[in-house]
Amino acid sequence: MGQLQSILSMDSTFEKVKQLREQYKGRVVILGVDDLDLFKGISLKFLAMGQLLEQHPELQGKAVLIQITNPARSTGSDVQQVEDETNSAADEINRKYGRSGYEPIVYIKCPVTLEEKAAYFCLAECVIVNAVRDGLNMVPYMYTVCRQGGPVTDEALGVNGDPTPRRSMIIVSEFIGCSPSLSGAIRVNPWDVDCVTEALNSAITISDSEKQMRHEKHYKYISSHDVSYWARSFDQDLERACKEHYSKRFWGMGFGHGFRVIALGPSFKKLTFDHLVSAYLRTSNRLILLDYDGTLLPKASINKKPNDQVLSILDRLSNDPNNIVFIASGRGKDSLGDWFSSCEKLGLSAEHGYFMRWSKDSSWETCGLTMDFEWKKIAAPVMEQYTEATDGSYVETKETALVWHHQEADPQFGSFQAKELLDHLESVLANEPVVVKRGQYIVEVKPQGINKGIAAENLMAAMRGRGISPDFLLCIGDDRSDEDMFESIAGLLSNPSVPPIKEVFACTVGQKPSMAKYYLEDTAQVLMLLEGVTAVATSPLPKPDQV
Ligand SMILES: O=P(O)(O)OC[C@H]1O[C@H](O[C@H]2O[C@H](CO)[C@@H](O)[C@H](O)[C@H]2O)[C@H](O)[C@@H](O)[C@@H]1O
Repeated sequence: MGQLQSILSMDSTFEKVKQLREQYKGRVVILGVDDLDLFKGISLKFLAMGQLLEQHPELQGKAVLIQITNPARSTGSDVQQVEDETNSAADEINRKYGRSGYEPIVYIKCPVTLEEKAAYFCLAECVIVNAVRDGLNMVPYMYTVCRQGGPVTDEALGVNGDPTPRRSMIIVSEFIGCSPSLSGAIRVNPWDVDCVTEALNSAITISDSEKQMRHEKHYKYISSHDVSYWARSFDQDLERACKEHYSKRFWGMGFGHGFRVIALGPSFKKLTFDHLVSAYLRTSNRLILLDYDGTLLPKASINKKPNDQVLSILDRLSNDPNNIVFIASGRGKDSLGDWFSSCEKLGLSAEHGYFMRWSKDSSWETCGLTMDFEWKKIAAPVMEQYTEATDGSYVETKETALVWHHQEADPQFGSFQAKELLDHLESVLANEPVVVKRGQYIVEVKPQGINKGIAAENLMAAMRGRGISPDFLLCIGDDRSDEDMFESIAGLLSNPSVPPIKEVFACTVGQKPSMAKYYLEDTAQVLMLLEGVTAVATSPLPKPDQV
């Protein structure tokens, strides 16, 4: 920013701004500054400019798109093709809408110095970055700084001493890095030429006060988030990440783009059969909480119903009079009730604990909170919008929650959209009594005060209310919603006012950072362990292989 500001005070910049001001007097200048490559969407931009002039004849003779294109950084037939395509798009529009003294697209292909670019930025009413893919892209930031200007450029533009706030307009592709940071920009899908055309028209016709407001927002952000800000915040993140560096173990996980290094606490260990069973056999008031998806059911299963092995294990476990066994799931009560109907003594906690029943014979109870579901009217249309834009995604409506699923969408695009949807929902639902959470391939909106952790605490309190004080707790889950259970359990263990539980096993599925102390690798290991426990409990010998 400092470098740009010093350029803005140079004599050569002054001269260039003055010259451009004269040259484009009476015109509305829209500016593009891009490298020449496949991804910058320059010809799409030209098409939109042509369409703008077609749809708004009043802008013919007035609107000018100045496109500065830095020379290509590579050679090859693809680059040549892009060059030919952009040239002919510009020629055609200029032929159709140009006239003597007016060229709607001024296509500058020779090298342009930073001083000259700064002068173009100072002059332009709007900058457009229409790339179909890009990194951060600094053009909008440079443009904003130049439009803020300084005494030299103000004089060149003839606005020195003018107290009117500065104004600028940015049209930015939603596919580039700087897009989320420019809250006042008009965001476009560069492939959607109609939408880019509309954006150009809005950028020109929007009121001056609106342009000033957007400019002020951008300038405030850009001037406070400079290189030293980013360096400081990166340094702080690094320090935070490295704080417990020496006490952690590091693992490389995944392949290709999915590769990541994870740091695990020193006490995070595999749950062994021997350890669990010896505690199991020493206790007699056991509470067992099992998540369903990703814990008893493999993530990739097509058939979501529990298989015979799962039902048999749960039936045996829950028939032990010393056990209280609960499925703690985010799923709805009707499917859980239906799927586990053969396990008569099994307890079910559905929709993250909003609904609960102790056994097949008991009726469903709700958590007792009075709920208002008006927020669904806000969340549903937003989710529908993302469903429309994301092939393979869909919305699930539960009694208390709405869930956007993207497991069947393109993996990269799906998670990109999920992240955006999460931000979007968080902002539109900021004043509603809900939380927006991500899970495995889902974004879920559910009521505040409902989560599996609270459900687990309520369950333990209810047990104590029935005169049963658990001396063994096994809790297994794989997902973020299960972390709430692990967190509650950790909280209970450190709370002196809660009677201590002798044996506690909080266990996540898959090695990953977790509030759980133990892990098992996958659902197969979970089932093997539970199968082993039920076998030992009924007949201590022979002992199954160690998991
Ligand atoms: O608490 P859980 O038992 O782990 O349940 C959490 C969610 O389960 C369901 O979603 C899961 O299955 C979907 C396919 O049926 C899959 O697309 C998704 O990725 C899984 O998370 C259920 O549909 C959700 O409502 C639950 O919250």
